[in-house]
Amino acid sequence: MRPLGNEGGPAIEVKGLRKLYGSSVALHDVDLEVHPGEIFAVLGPNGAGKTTLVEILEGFRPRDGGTVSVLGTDPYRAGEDWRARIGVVLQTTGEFEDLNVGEVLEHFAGYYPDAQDPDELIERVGLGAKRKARASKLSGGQQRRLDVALGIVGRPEVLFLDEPTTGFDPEARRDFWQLIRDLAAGGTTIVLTTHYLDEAEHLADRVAVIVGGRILDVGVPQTLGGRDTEATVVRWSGADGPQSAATTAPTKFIADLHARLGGEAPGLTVHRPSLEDVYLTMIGAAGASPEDR
Ligand SMILES: Nc1ncnc2c1ncn2[C@@H]1O[C@H](COP(=O)(O)OP(=O)(O)OP(=O)(O)O)[C@@H](O)[C@H]1O
Repeated sequence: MRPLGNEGGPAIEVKGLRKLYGSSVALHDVDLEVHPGEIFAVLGPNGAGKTTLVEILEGFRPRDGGTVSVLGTDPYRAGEDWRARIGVVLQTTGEFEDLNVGEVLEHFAGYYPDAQDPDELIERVGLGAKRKARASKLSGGQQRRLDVALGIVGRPEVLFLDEPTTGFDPEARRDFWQLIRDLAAGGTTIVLTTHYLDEAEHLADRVAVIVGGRILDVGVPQTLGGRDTEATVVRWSGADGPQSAATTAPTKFIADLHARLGGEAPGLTVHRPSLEDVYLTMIGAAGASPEDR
């Protein structure tokens, strides 16, 4: 890895970030830090401000207040050297005219001082069989893989991914998650937006939930929104039909149940709140409308 421009400090630091579109406030005094090598997911309903936030971090949109530093530099005033250290995978796929997959990657590799080998990268993103295929003729999921390859061809120190696995089949998603974990293990800082709660849960070291332009909570997926202290629901079939109980001490509850029943509880299930459960509770409490979730 090349040295970080912000040696020893956070890869990304945002303080009091404010963004207006006309008179409407899209981001209200947002504060956050992302550490080098961290996988950081931004979750939120439609229109929450995720893309606005990420595009400000990428240097594509100006802000109306606050400070933003990515690799020690203000993205909106950054030059080409900084941009070569950043990778971006947008929601929309680029236009590649008549070029095939290999040619597209070779072309983009030429923009970077220390690009990855295009052939190796094609294998890495699972497009080996499509090297000679026209980029414009790829399936939706295959185009997304090409987008990811283009985002990482320059060996970015910070990689931004906007809903990266939309259109992926389940196996492709698992492969992609592994690729992202490998990049993070190699020191790349990853910021991704996603609507898939399982993706955030499997992949992210930390998650920020944003609603109406405000950060509601930031934390590890296992404890976000007090998830680790919320009640667990135990269900079983009793003599009088289905039974359920909410408990913060499920192990003791089940031991007591076993003693009380004198054996196995038929149909026993134990449900801890999932990331999706706490997320929906959080954004519901924040007033997001159901169709936006
Ligand atoms: N260029 C723009 N001009 C005016 N308003 C905008 C513009 N871009 C976004 N907005 C508004 O800002 C708010 C945040 O939009 P943003 O695209 O950042 O949300 P998002 O969380 O990325 O949503 P989604 O999940 O739907 O992609 C929305 O109310 C949106 O209508």
